[in-house]
Amino acid sequence: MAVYTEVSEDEARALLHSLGLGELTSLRGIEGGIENTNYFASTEQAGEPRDWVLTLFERLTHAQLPFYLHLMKHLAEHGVPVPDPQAKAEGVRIGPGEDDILHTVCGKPAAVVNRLRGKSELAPGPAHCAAVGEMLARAHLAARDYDRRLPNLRGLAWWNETVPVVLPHLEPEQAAVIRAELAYQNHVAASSAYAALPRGPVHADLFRDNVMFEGTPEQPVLSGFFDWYFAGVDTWLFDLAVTLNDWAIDLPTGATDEARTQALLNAYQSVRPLTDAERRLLPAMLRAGALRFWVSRLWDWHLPREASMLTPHDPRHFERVLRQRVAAPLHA
Ligand SMILES: Nc1ncnc2c1ncn2[C@@H]1O[C@H](COP(=O)(O)OP(=O)(O)OP(=O)(O)O)[C@@H](O)[C@H]1O
Ligand SMILES: N[C@@H](CCO)C(=O)O
Repeated sequence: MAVYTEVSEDEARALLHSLGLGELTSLRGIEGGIENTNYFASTEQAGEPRDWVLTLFERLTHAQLPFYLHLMKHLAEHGVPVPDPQAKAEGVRIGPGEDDILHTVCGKPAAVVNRLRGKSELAPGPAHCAAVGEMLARAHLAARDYDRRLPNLRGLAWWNETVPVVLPHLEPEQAAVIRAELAYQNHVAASSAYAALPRGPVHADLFRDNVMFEGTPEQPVLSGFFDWYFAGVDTWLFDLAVTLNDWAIDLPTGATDEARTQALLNAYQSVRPLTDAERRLLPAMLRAGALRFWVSRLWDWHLPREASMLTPHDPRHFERVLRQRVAAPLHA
């Protein structure tokens, strides 16, 4: 369930009106998702039916949200299919902590975005991976001139802080693996090859459940990337590695799927070829991407947030992925 805060039809109607999105025709809480309160809302605008998603942010604050929402707006304006946060109509008062696309509903920060069409593909084939790779490269290029800055809050500094917190919950052999990997990643991050990697705003959590497709299984059409709330400035290669680690992995074993890997990498490179430094560091960043989610899943598993309704994901999956990435490095 993902309606933590009940929004009445009157409140939703007033908000959609203030955004110039027409008359509310239906409002329905969304069951999926674990972080925020989400509703599907439909309106009639100039005689046409329109579909929206209303999100009330349960954890992120008014101060934190502008980076994410304006990044989505920037990408949407540059033709990348992402949910486009809707702005207040002219003359509507901007309340405390708000801006034109960040609103307040029931005392919580809120946004309204267009509803993406289609559905997630949880068992992707090479064609899905190619569509994701191409769009990821387009998103990286389109975000180059985005001017707000926020580091990846789940980057190296956070791993260094969090690994010691989860260590007491690991078996000695696992603790040795995670310690060695953290030392390796600190070493990589200090290298000149790493400093040469191109970087910019990245999604940093582009898993199968954050992409929508229309079309057929043979000819999927990517309709959008969503859930940008782990975005931040990091290397493009790290984002590509996180994406490969979910889309091109055999979930039961954590092993690399060759066909999906090649499809994703080739499509990415058809838009933005990797630099020499990126080709060299791909194996290291695939390990970094696996470490990032092993650590966050261990943290969620062993130290659940108070009153959290979050169902923790299995940390052992990313432990397996990391071990595979170390044992069988993938070269571009
Ligand atoms: N713009 C959108 N268009 C269509 N569907 C959406 C959109 N945003 C969210 N959804 C639907 O709502 C569901 C929940 O959204 P989301 O995954 O962002 O939840 P959350 O609680 O905000 O985050 P988390 O993924 O961390 O649980 C998604 O699985 C998707 O089905
Ligand atoms: N994609 C993350 C969850 C946070 O969005 C994971 O699978 O651990």
